[in-house]
Amino acid sequence: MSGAAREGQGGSAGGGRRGASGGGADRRGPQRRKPATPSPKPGPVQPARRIALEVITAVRADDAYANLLLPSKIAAAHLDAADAGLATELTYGTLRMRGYYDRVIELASGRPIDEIDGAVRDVLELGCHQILSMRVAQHAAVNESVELARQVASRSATGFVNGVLRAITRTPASEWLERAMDTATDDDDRLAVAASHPAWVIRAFRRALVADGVPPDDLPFQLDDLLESDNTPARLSLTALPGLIERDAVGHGTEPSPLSPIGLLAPTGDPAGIPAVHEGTARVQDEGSQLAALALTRARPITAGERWLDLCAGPGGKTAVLAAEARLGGATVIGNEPVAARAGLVRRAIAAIPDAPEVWERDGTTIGADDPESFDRILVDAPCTGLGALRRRPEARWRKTPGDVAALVILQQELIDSAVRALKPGGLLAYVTCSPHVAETRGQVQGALRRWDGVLEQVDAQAVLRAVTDGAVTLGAPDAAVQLWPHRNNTDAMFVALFRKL
Ligand SMILES: C[S@@+](CC[C@H](N)C(=O)[O-])C[C@H]1O[C@@H](n2cnc3c(N)ncnc32)[C@H](O)[C@@H]1O
Repeated sequence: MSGAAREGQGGSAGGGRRGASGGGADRRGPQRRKPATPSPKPGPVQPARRIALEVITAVRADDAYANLLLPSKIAAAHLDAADAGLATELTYGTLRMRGYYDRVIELASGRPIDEIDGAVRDVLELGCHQILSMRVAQHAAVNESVELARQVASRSATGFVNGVLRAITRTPASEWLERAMDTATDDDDRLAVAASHPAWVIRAFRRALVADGVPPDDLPFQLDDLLESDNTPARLSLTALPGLIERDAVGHGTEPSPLSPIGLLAPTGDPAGIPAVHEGTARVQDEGSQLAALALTRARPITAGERWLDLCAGPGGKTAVLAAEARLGGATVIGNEPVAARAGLVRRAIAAIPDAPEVWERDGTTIGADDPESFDRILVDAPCTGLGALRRRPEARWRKTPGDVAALVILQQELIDSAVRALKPGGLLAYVTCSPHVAETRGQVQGALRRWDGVLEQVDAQAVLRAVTDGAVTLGAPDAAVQLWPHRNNTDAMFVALFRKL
């Protein structure tokens, strides 16, 4: 059993199955009001809880990214390491499990979740996380939630929050899980409740595991392991940029990655405290992303004077690896990112590299027509659903919809076609996604080979990554493309396909 079942350890005994309406909550509850970003006034609430609520609300109301907003709020509030850790667990844990918590809130309040005011819902989800999944004293979880409700919502909301959360404390966490699963409409929905993933994502993962050669008898176990991995915080991994710093010079408790030849595993904590990270010679980066970049740079020896293009570069993690590798081999790189703010992040990511690459801010879909046959290697790290990086971006699972996939697939096709045009004959193309969704991965490979029949041939990316990792990488069924998995490789679910232009 994944997610809530394993995390659940709170919950007081007794109380039975009483909802908040039977336990003293304001029966009418707060009225739904126009979405806005409420800003809690300072009050007797632990700063970690206040910051967590601010981030959760910004993610819901303003589409903020927790992984970008939380560190800046922690830094601005000067939280010490313990409080920073608490704020992170509160924020990420709540965002990850909110699908499950919403079912519990509906049961405890007797009210459809969509009828609860957004700000109140944020407070309730944060309270649920403390009660159902953390070893937080229940009175502290309830009292501070009520105080937060007083700060961000109406007066009636405090009674409602108090009633709902007290009702939740009266039933053990394991029983809430059973009750929530009883509301499920089918097997996928039961899994969706237990693992707090949308059912369509679970179906997409199942199809991707099948496409990766997982046999039917192993499929339920692998799927369960994958969902559990998604709900487990990722290890902190770093890249030591080749030619800029040796791995063993990074220090500060880091250890070489068993997978990536340029990777390190670091102790949890603020990576900015590591001097090499501060200087930009080492960077926080998933080992799967490191391997995706190395698949292109190490697929064959570099010839001095080669020109490389990183077509979708923002925020620049892979551009930095390409640029460091290119520098060692005498090649040059251009990073391209059409979103100005993200292009700024690319420039920052490569600032420590001598003769840093040029950064373009162009639409990648037209570069092939404007600059045909201009590059020896091109990386298309395409915009995608990001369903392979849910460990690091817990809210992404609730933000994307099946409708997003169709639009992304068209953009990905256009970017691949543009890259093929921009590639010199004999040049190499790497197509990469941080999603295992088959339409974004193997579907794109088949489409590209069909559209560019006689122009593109696939290169064996599995063989390339076996060589890069010295045989350490575990791969699925034999195929030219590589699908990495959190539960198998301890990386994001990166997909890598390599092509050569004939
Ligand atoms: C998956 S991210 C790339 C991650 C990056 N390679 C890294 O490792 O840090 C995809 C990027 O493609 C950019 N993008 C979106 N539309 C694009 C287009 N038409 N042309 C080029 N890039 C695009 C997005 O803004 C986003 O920054």
